[in-house]
Amino acid sequence: MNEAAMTLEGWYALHDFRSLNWTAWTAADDEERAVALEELHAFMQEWSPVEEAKQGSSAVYSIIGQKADFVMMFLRESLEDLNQLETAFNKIAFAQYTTKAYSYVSIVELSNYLAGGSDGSDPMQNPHVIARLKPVLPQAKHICFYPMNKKRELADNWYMLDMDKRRELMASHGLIGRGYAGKVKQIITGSVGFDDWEWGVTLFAEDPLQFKKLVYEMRFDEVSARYGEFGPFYVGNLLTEDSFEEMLKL
Ligand code: VOV
Repeated sequence: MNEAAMTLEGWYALHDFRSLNWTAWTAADDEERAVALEELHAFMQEWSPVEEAKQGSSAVYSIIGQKADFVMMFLRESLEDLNQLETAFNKIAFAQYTTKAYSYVSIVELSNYLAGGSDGSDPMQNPHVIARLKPVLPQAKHICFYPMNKKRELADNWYMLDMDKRRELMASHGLIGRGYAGKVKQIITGSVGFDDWEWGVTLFAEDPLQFKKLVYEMRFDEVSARYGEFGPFYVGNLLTEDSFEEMLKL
């Protein structure tokens, strides 16, 4: 049997995509809309104390195109916490004006491909590792999310490659990624056993064109060119409480 990569896990992740029911929203009267917005604000205001207590991080982005209208991305300590958030949202009045579009359940993951030899120290005591496993979402202007797999076809089976080969391929992947330092921040979440694909890729950038540049450049890299399989892409713009309300204004 081949050697599995060692992985470290951090916060659990829920990407909760919703669409707006504009027919219901425009048909509601001013008071009903005011109550819905008030409850939406109250829901969002619960996020910052969680972040200050270092128990999670949250963000909301509008989604361009017809796949969804917005996504709430939550990082939390447990699946129970994520479930509670999802249910709490469903209970607020604003949720009645939304429909479920897509969701993705995963966990922030780091693999040991490029970690170097173990010096015997516990990586979970390393503040750099912890900062990557429990990241504060950057509130960058744009988000790009897509799920992906590594292929398991006869000729191109990632899981049949030996560790050294996978390490070599991941080194090339990392090198391309490093060229985008300061332009794109990536959060890789593992979802084997949790959702329909093997990883969620969440990218953040101030300039959305950098998503296209990075993903395109990686398409030519062997890990992606030969072994990558990709799901639907979602791209969006940062929403604050104010800009969310602005988006909903009639
Ligand atoms: C923004 C840039 C960027 C950078 C710097 C970067 C670096 C790295 C490093 C160093 C490592 C390995 C160690 C670890 O950290 O886990 C990874 C790991 C991974 N990546 Fe990556 N990646 C980036 C970006 C980046 C993108 C854009 C994609 C999507 C691929 C594409 O073609 O659309 C991706 C995917 C992944 C995945 C699925 C994994 C896990 C693979 C596995 O088999 O376990 N990644 N990645």
